[in-house]
Amino acid sequence: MQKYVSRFHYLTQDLQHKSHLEQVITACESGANWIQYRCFSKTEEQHLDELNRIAEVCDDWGTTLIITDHTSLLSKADIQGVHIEDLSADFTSIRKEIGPDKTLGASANTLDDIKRIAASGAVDYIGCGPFGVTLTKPNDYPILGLEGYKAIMAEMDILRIAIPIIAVGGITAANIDALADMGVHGVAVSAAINKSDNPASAFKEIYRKLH
Ligand SMILES: Cc1ncc(COP(=O)(O)OP(=O)(O)O)c(N)n1
Ligand SMILES: Cc1nc(C(=O)O)sc1CCOP(=O)(O)O
Ligand SMILES: [Mg+2]
Repeated sequence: MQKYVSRFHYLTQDLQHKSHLEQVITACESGANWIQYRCFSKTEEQHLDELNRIAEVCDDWGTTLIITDHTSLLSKADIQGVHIEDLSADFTSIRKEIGPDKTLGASANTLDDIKRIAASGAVDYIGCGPFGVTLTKPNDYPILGLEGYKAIMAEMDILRIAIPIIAVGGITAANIDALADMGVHGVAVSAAINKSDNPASAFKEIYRKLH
C-alpha cells in the first residue's frame, strides 16, 4: 500500500539551548505536518519519556511523528513511523517487525543504495543526501548538489523506480525551488531551522516555498 509522505520533513536535533519537545512545539505552531524526532543524547527511558510528550503535542496538532532509528519504541508510543539511518539495515525484516501500517524511511547516498532499498519493497520513502555541507552530523559521503539529484532522478525514471526521494543535508530556503526542479518529492531540514535566530520564521519560509 502506498502511503502519504510529506514534502517537508522537519528534523529535531540535540541542542544545548532548546529541548526536542520545545523544537516540536515551535514546528507544530509554524505549520509542520511531519516531524522526525532525531535524538541521540538520551537513555532509552528518557527517550521514551520525551517521545510520549512529543507524541501528545503532535496528536493535538494532527502532525505525523517519525522516530529516528529506535524501532523498538514504535510499539510504545503514539507514533506513525521510523526512519532508519543504517544504510545496511535489513528493511524486509524491519517491515516484518513493525507491520504494514507504520511508515518506514531509509537513508541513501547513491543510486545503488536507492535500487537496493526500493527492491526490498519494504520502504515508503528514501532520504537521499547530502545535498550540501551539513554540520549536523559528521559526513564522509560526497556532496550530491543539484546535479547529483538530477542524475539520480533521471536514472530512477529510466529504471521505473517510483519511491519518493527526500533531499537532505545542508538545505536552506534558498535551495528549495532548485531542488524541486530536480524532481525530488520533498526535503528534510534540521539546522537551517533549529540554528536560526528565529526558527518559526525559518520554518515558515521553507514551508511557503513548498506549498
Ligand atoms: C528524511 C531523512 N533523510 C535522511 C536522514 C538521515 O540520513 P543519514 O543517516 O544522514 O544518511 P547517511 O548519510 O548516513 O546515508 C534522516 N534522518 N531523515
Ligand atoms: C541526518 C542528516 N544526515 C545528513 C547527511 O548529510 O547525510 S544531514 C542530516 C540532518 C539534516 O541536515 P541539516 O541539519 O543540514 O538540515
Ligand atoms: Mg547523512
